[in-house]
Amino acid sequence: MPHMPRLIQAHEMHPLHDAAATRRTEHSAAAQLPAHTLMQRAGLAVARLALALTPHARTIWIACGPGNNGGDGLEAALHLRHWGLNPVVTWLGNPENTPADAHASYLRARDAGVNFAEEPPELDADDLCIDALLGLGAARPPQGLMAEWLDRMATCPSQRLAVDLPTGLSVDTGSTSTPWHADAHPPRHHTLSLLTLKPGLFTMQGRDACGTMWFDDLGIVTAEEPVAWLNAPGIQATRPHASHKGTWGDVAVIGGESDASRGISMRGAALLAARAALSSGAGRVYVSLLGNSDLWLDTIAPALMFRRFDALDFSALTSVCGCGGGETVAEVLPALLAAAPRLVLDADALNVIARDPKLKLSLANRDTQGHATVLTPHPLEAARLLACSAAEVQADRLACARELTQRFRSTVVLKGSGTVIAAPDQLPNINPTGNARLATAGTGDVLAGMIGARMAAGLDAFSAARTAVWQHGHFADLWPDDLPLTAERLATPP
Ligand SMILES: NC(=O)C1=CN([C@@H]2O[C@H](COP(=O)(O)OP(=O)(O)OC[C@H]3O[C@@H](n4cnc5c(N)ncnc54)[C@H](OP(=O)(O)O)[C@@H]3O)[C@@H](O)[C@H]2O)[C@@H](O)CC1
Ligand SMILES: Nc1ncnc2c1ncn2[C@@H]1O[C@H](COP(=O)(O)OP(=O)(O)O)[C@@H](O)[C@H]1O
Ligand SMILES: [K+]
Repeated sequence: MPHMPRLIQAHEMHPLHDAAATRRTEHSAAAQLPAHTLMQRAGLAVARLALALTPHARTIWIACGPGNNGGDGLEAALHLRHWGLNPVVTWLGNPENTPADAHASYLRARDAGVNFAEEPPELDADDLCIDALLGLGAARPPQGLMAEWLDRMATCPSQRLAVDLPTGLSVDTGSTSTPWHADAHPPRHHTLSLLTLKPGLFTMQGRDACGTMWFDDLGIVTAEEPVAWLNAPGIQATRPHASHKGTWGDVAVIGGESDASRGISMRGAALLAARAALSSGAGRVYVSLLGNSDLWLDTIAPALMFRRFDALDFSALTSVCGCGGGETVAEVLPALLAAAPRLVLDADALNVIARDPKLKLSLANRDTQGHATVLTPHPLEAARLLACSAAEVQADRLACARELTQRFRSTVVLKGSGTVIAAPDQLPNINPTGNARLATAGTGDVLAGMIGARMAAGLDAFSAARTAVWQHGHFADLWPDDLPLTAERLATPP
């Protein structure tokens, strides 16, 4: 039965369970197994991973909390001690007042001669500290000694391994009560999730807090329904030789407002989306610039065709609307919402809809007319659509994406670290690819074009959104360190 925890990679789809489902899994498994089995498996998994991460550690500091998360740490200490390493435990519990499982592990660790210390040891770069302070039972922000130890772990030179979850992180939302110090070199901190993978490990502050993700199901197959899936690349369709540009569909990007009288031009946003649609394999890409633009050629991408909006037959196209849309986008939205069979709405298109109840209704009705829609809000745009604050959106990204999906009967891509992709009657996906190098102007326009190209090629809205978001983040993950990531480079990746 003992095995090594698995490294979680971005190429695999995984079910994600919330804290309540994980607790139910734990209780039903514990009821069928001899007492203390799960914690013994958890402690062994932690110890194996610790040894694999730092085989040359001179000291392994295990900071243990008062509950069962601390029990996992005590159990790990016992194994590390047996294997000849030097675990030093600091424990916030006491033998008289500890849950039964943790108490059993305390006795085993004590009897094995584990070193219990009052003060954390000094650590160097080859060493390891293990955060076994709080897991699913965290009830309030850490204070006092616990907060001091967390701070010490965040700033010491050693690697760090969090047991089950980084202390203070909400596994349902990815919010955290603890200021996580992001490491200069992210692989230096790790999290070993137990029994299930949870959504908050992958979105909001989850990725910064967790570092490299590992998973051990402790030999238990949960019967619980997931609340979401970790997004995966999807299957890349091969292109039949006997295909032509018409096979791959047409995209029209409508946006990029210019207003010479105000000295404003946002043409770049539309060009980025259009170039990205072209690079993503769309058969033909049209650009319809709003306002008084006199641009009729993109010299970087001369294959783009420029058309006035009234010259587009958008009933035959996939429309991507909003990128740099400005206020003028309000003039084209009623027609697009009423008749475009496949529509991606970004940026200003979303802002204009958020202010206009008639457009909101028209958007919500598209589903019943058999029209496919993808909304790609960043958190502030999502907040405008939901009439709340961006902080409220970020406090529960999964719930907000689900809410937008229900209100507007559309596929929703809630952008940011751990992008959430939700669609009516589907479990949402949380995307594991991408990084903060994408936090630069125009990368969202590129994503909108990538989604549009996939819809034009025949993918349903949800699949188009999931695969485009994954690929967009993957480009950023593979980006060479010495090459600045800019939206124009991302739009036409090598
Ligand atoms: N049982 C099993 O078989 C298995 C269990 N597993 C492991 O157990 C973990 C869940 O254990 P758990 O339920 O005991 O919760 P845990 O996260 O240790 O914290 C609760 C304790 O902390 C306290 N406390 C709370 N907040 C605090 C704060 N800010 N500052 C200070 N204290 C605070 C709270 O006391 P309170 O003061 O709130 O009464 C309570 O004493 C799970 O994540 C996994 O690691 C796995 O091994 C699978 C098998
Ligand atoms: N820290 C981050 N980690 C991962 N992805 C990010 C991060 N910051 C931004 N992104 C991604 O970059 C894109 C930015 O889009 P958006 O906010 O619409 O910018 P713009 O309007 O300038 O194009 C989105 O796909 C978003 O998910
Ligand atoms: K922990």
